[in-house]
Amino acid sequence: MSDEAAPLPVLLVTGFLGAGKTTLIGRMLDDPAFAGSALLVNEVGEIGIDQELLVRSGSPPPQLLANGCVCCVMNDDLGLALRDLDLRRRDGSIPPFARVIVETTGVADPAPILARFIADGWIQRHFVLSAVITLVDGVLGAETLRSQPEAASQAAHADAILISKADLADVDAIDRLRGLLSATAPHATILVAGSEEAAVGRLLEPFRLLGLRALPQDHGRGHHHGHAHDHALVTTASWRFDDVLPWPVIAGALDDVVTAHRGRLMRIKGLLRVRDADRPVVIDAVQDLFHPPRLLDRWPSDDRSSRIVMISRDTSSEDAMRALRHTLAPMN
Ligand SMILES: Nc1nc2c(ncn2[C@@H]2O[C@H](COP(=O)(O)OP(=O)(O)OP(=O)(O)O)[C@@H](O)[C@H]2O)c(=O)[nH]1
Repeated sequence: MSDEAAPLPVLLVTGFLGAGKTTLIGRMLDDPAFAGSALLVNEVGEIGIDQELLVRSGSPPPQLLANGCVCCVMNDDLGLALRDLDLRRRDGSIPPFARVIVETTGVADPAPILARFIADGWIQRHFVLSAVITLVDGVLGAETLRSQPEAASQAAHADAILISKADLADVDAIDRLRGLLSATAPHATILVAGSEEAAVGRLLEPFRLLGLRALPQDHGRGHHHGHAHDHALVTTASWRFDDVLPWPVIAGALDDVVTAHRGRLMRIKGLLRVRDADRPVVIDAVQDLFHPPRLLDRWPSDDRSSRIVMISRDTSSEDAMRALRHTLAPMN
């Protein structure tokens, strides 16, 4: 790409912890219209899991931004990663790509990220933020919008809001949530998704348009309201281990830990190697809601050790991880 070439569109996918960002991006990448998307995944924990779930042939390997949240003023990982992508695209060390998809952490306030796209002259010449897509959990979203300032900012800055997990919520609750969101983000397109595959194509249609067409930079977005979160209050605990344990043992220990820390853990995610299973198991808890474990088709990379990440506002994630290790570690 020469310097005069049109800036490449960037899609910013945001949404509170566990709202369904990785799930949506996975579906986008499986849609031929999104082939050739470069992916930057920002995670709060020092061990990344999402980028492992988003490996696709034909697209550059997802790049993990693990150095803290890119919305922090002092963190220029996003700027550096965009420069690196541009460089590697020019020297041919990664396949060409037509757009960049950025998955923010669940506790990211998009406002400072949007500001950076305007303030950084190099980014302005090479990339254009074409849309902010915000995932809102259909079950937990209303309460999360009220109690978590980052979630409210994510909705306020959205061009499109996707209410996920409609299959797990009742219709009236989804209607109320939709009403709340239209008041928070009157300019945003609001869509509702369940898990049915049939709906995916329809849901992706507006995203596809947004991804291919660069919108003016101040398109309908809320104004900068200041930085809506305090990372000092977000604690993550990560554990990587090579012991291969039976599923019932792991599930039982996780259940005990979640019960003991009810109401305090915001997120648990893990990629696990389990005895007698030749494929990896993905576990996800969002607040107190445990999603069914999922078997992946294959290991996404050569790294076959188990990884668990817990996230909380207080030190519960550290306490819970200590308890989990105490139960599982002596079983090697
Ligand atoms: N039933 C149902 N489950 C969903 C839906 N969308 C996402 N999930 C599940 O919700 C859990 C969390 O989804 P993710 O896509 O990992 O959420 P995320 O926003 O990327 O999570 P973080 O990166 O940790 O903030 C997973 O178990 C998903 O399978 C949906 O529409 N319906």
